Order: sequence, then structure tokens, then C-alpha cells
Amino acid sequence: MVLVMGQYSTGKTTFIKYLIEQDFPGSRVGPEPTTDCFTAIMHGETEGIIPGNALTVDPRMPFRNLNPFGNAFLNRFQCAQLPNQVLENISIIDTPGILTAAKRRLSRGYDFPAVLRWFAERVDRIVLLFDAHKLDFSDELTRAFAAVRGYEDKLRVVLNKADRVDSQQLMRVYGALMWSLGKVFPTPEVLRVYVGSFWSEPRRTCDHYQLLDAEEEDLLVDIRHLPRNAAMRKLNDLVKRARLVRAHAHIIGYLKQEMPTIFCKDSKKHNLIYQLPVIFTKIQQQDRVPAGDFPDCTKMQERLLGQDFSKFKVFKPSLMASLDKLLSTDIAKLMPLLQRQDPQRNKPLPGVLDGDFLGTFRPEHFKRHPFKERPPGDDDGGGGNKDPGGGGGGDTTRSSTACVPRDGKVSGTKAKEWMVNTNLPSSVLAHVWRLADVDCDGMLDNEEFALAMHLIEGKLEGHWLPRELPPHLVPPSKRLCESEEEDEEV
Ligand SMILES: Nc1ncnc2c1ncn2[C@@H]1O[C@H](COP(=O)(O)OP(=O)(O)OP(=O)(O)O)[C@@H](O)[C@H]1O
Ligand SMILES: [Ca+2]
Repeated sequence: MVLVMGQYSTGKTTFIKYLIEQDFPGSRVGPEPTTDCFTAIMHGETEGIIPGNALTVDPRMPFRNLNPFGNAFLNRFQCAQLPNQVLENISIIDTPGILTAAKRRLSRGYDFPAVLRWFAERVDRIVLLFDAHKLDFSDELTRAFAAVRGYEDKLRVVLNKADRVDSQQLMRVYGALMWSLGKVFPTPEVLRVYVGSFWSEPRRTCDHYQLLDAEEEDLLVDIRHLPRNAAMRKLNDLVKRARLVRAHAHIIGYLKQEMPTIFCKDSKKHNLIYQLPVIFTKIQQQDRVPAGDFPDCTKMQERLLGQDFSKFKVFKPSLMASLDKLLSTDIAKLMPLLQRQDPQRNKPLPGVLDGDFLGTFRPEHFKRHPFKERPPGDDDGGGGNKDPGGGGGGDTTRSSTACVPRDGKVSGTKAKEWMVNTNLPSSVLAHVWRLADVDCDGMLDNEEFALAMHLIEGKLEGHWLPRELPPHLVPPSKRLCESEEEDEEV
């Protein structure tokens, strides 16, 4: 699950559409604050919207304990379901834009940062968007940062719309962003900032065009690996939680044991709260609980104030023994099982997230040699002309003959040179290429070329590309050998 957050109009909804390569129910995009709902975009057989209240009672959905945020929130929470291959592997949470004080006329009616934190805790990735064109740090933004603090390892920062500014401005904005992030996050050096323009529209030409391309791919690679690492991440979270439980159990057990049975309960309670830092140290030494497992002391003190200590449960060594066993042996047994599952998870993701595809379409491959194929042996595949354009599935045997020039065909290199002039992002062009090179020979014949033109024109007119080539678009000469191709695939 990926959480997408940021100031209003930074392009969150547009970013999501770019990832899933299609529109989703209930989405609106615009220059003013548009999204006012938390929307979980998930896979479903049919397209539709499930409202928040229904979501929290559905046992198949991971949203059941959002209930405490109340109706004000649940009325602003929904799930957009649609059949989409990307969503089979990844769910995405679109969030309402964070507003500047001037834009916020009404309060939201629910604890926005707390909801963000609820999601931040549970997702695999948090994508935080900024607008390079209009960078600013509002107070609600700073408060939202507090919500994701502690989850910096999941955080990826995106400096979006970077093609709208020139290189000099971009450097300034980047510097300002790092500076501001440094003030909010204690460890800004671990935050990765991706500079790009994450939408499927043509980019503006700018002198950092290649940088944007490389950065875009880096972020896509990161997201692409999420499903593979998700199980491991969950296990990691489980361990984290188990350790926290252990520390809490020791603390609560200690407090309970110190409480008098009859008199002066209240003063003893306050005394214990005051002593909490000392108690923490004591438990660390006595029970060998690492200091890093303890909760924040000040916060814990605040929380304890509202509790009745005499209602705390007595520390049970047998339960602690089970917890220790979980941490020391049970989890270790799970590891190999997760690794065994891996091959299945390695199956490539479709579309924009399909790595093989984008890899074959990196512009430097052909910008440097505009009129010839890459010389034999200069690629990592070794041995001969590796097809620069096609295959799509990384099938080297099929592509070994790809670059032999044949009459009436445009080579992949040349076609790409022409396609890149449209300024569409590489991921979109790679998609066009996959659809247009019907016979996967790394070249375009007349019909395939016309098909590529048609797809690009449609894209420029604002239509989404089809995921698979619909039968009526398959060039006539390719229709006959369809069954043959299927055999080949098998
Ligand atoms: N990469 C981009 N380059 C240029 N403009 C963009 C880009 N991405 C989005 N936009 C434009 O920015 C505006 C805001 O986009 P969008 O509605 O997706 O943002 P949002 O963050 O979801 O906003 P909100 O918080 O209001 O829901 C739209 O007009 C959109 O067309
Ligand atoms: Ca939006």
C-alpha cells in the first residue's frame, strides 16, 4: 500500500493516475484544492465506489479500525475499486491536499494528522509531493510531518513539476526543500528526493530533461519492488511491535507492582510518573530491555496521567516467555518461508511499473548514437546487438536478430528518436512501443509505425493508452499469425 500526500495541487491525484495509467472513479484534478476525501484506490472486478462507513465493517478490507475517527472522517473516506493490473499488486491512498491557513476556511471536523499517521503506520511507502513551481511550507504541512515522523524509512519525497522551472530555479528550490525538510526531520540525509514531473502528459523541454527521466525511473523502480518486499516489511513491523509490547509490559508491570493496595494511591501514581525516566533505566538494566525499544518518555508520562494504575494487570512471566520465544525462534522460522515465496512475487508489474520496458527505452541509448544501433558488445548482455527497443519481456533469444536492417522497417533506434520528440515521458513511450511493435522484432514496419502514430496522437489528445492492444487495432498483416505468437509466448 502506498500513501500519497502533500500540499494541495502538487499533483497527487495526477501522480496516481500516471501510476495506474487510467482514471479512477471519483477522481478530480484541478488547480484549486480538489480532493477532499481519503480515497483508497484498490483492485476490484467491477468499477465503483464504496463509502467509508461500509469500508470499516467489511472484514475483507484493512480499514476496520478506522472507526474511532468518527463520522466526520468516515464521510470523507471512500474506496475506488476498478479492474487494473497495477492495482492487483499495489493499493494507493489518495489524500486531501494539505492547505495553507489562507485556503482553509473550515476545519476538517476530524483529526487530519492522526488519520495520516494511522495510514503512515500501515503503508509500505509514503510518497510526499512538493511542487517545484510553487514550493511552500504551511503550518498544516508541518503538522502533517509530525504525523509521519518515525516512519522516515518509508518516506520518499518528490519534487514534482520540475520541468516547469529552469535549472537554476530547480537548484534553488531543491536547496530550499532540503533545508526545510532538515528542520522537520531529524535525519534529512536519509530522505531521498526525486526530482521529476510525474504525469503522462508531454514534458516541457528543459535542460534537465534527462535528469527527470533518470529520477522518474528511480522512483518507479522503488515502487516496483514494494510487492516483493511487502511480506518482509510486515514481518519487520511485527518484530518492532513485539519489542514495543515487551517494553510496555515491563513498564506497566513495574508500575502495578509499586502501587500501594489501599492508601495514597494518587500521590504514589504521580510520584511514579515523575520517576518514569529512572524507572526506564532500571528496567533496561534489570530485564535487559534495549533502550531503543522504549516508548517516548514524555509522551508516556502524559498518557499515564489519565490512567488508573490499580487497574493495571500484574506482570505474567509465562506470557513474557511466549513473547520471547516469538522473537527468538518463531520469527526466525518464518524467514525462509518468505524467501521461498519470492519467485512468485518477482513477476513483473505491468505498464509504467514494468521495468524491462522502461529500461529498453532510456534516451541515452539512442541520443548518443542517433543513426546507428549500439555497437556489438557495448551492452551488458554481451555478444551482439541487443535489441534496444523491443521484446518487452527481456527475451534475449528473440531479440538477437532484431537489429538486422530489413526493407521497409524503421529500426527501434530511429523510431524512438522520432517518438521522443513528442516530449511524452519515457514510460508512456515505452508503453506505446510495446503496443505498436506487435511482432516484437524491435522494429516498426509500415503498419506498426502507423499504429504507433495513432496511439501517440490519441495520447496527445488526452486519451489513455489501452493496456493491451484491442483486436481492432492489430494491423491486418499481424492478425493471421496470432496463434503462432501465442505458441511462442508459451
Ligand atoms: N507533472 C505535472 N506538471 C504540470 N502540471 C501538473 C503535473 N501534475 C499535475 N499537474 C496539474 O496540477 C494541478 C493539480 O493537480 P492534482 O489535482 O492532481 O493535484 P492534487 O495534489 O491531487 O490536488 P488536491 O490536493 O487539490 O487534490 C492540475 O491542474 C494538474 O493538471
Ligand atoms: Ca487530488
